[in-house]
Amino acid sequence: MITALHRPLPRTLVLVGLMGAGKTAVGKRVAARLGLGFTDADHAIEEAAGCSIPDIFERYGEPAFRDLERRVIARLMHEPVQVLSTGGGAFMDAQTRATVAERGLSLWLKAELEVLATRTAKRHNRPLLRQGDPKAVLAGLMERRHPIYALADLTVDSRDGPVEETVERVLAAIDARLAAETPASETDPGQTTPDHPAPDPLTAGPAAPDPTD
Ligand SMILES: Nc1ncnc2c1ncn2[C@@H]1O[C@H](COP(=O)(O)OP(=O)(O)O)[C@@H](O)[C@H]1O
Ligand SMILES: O=C(O)C1=C[C@@H](OP(=O)(O)O)[C@@H](O)[C@H](O)C1
Ligand SMILES: [Mg+2]
Repeated sequence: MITALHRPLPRTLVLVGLMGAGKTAVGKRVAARLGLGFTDADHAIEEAAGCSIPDIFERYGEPAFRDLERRVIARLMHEPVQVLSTGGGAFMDAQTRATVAERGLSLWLKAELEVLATRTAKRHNRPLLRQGDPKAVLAGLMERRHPIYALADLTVDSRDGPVEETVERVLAAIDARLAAETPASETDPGQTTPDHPAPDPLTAGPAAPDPTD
């Protein structure tokens, strides 16, 4: 069991992957293990919109949801280091990928179709899975999205079995990555600059436009 990382997580951990991969469940537990804050982007989007994800899709349509999703994630990526679980479509947005590449450490939770279908069948809060046979929808998304998820910094299998086992694999993957990354202070002892410079006050903040407008 991983009890401590080689060094503190220097950037926000961003979990990506298909619906049912376990981003929300695993992210929450990884954050607790690391003593970090946790945000589920979908939850933040619901708060910003004042209604549920299915309601956003129904009332305003998917493009409006994606727009809000992009802006909410941009804002969250300017918060202190935390664990951020995204919704399955978030990483498909080029702007979001650029922000995450610049300010975060991305991790693809990868699961097989059967596993995703079984896990997502338990709840009916995912509008995309109501647009046809859920397994066929997931198979189509898998084909389109897997090449993009593969751009993430790290990939971890989310297999059938206890959630804690996936959590352990995630922690091991992060730790191996951090151990391999040479801290800036070791290459340049005089350097005091953090991994990410403070945002330019003229352009940064408030980090993103008000997601409720
Ligand atoms: N080994 C596992 N790893 C991750 N999640 C799992 C695992 N086994 C079961 N689950 C369950 O799968 C369900 C879907 O996970 P969720 O976190 O909502 O996925 P996502 O946010 O990626 O759509 C949750 O109820 C979670 O507890
Ligand atoms: O894959 C997607 O496009 C979506 C995934 C959902 O989140 P989860 O991946 O957490 O289920 C949620 O953001 C929305 O229903 C759309
Ligand atoms: Mg989720």
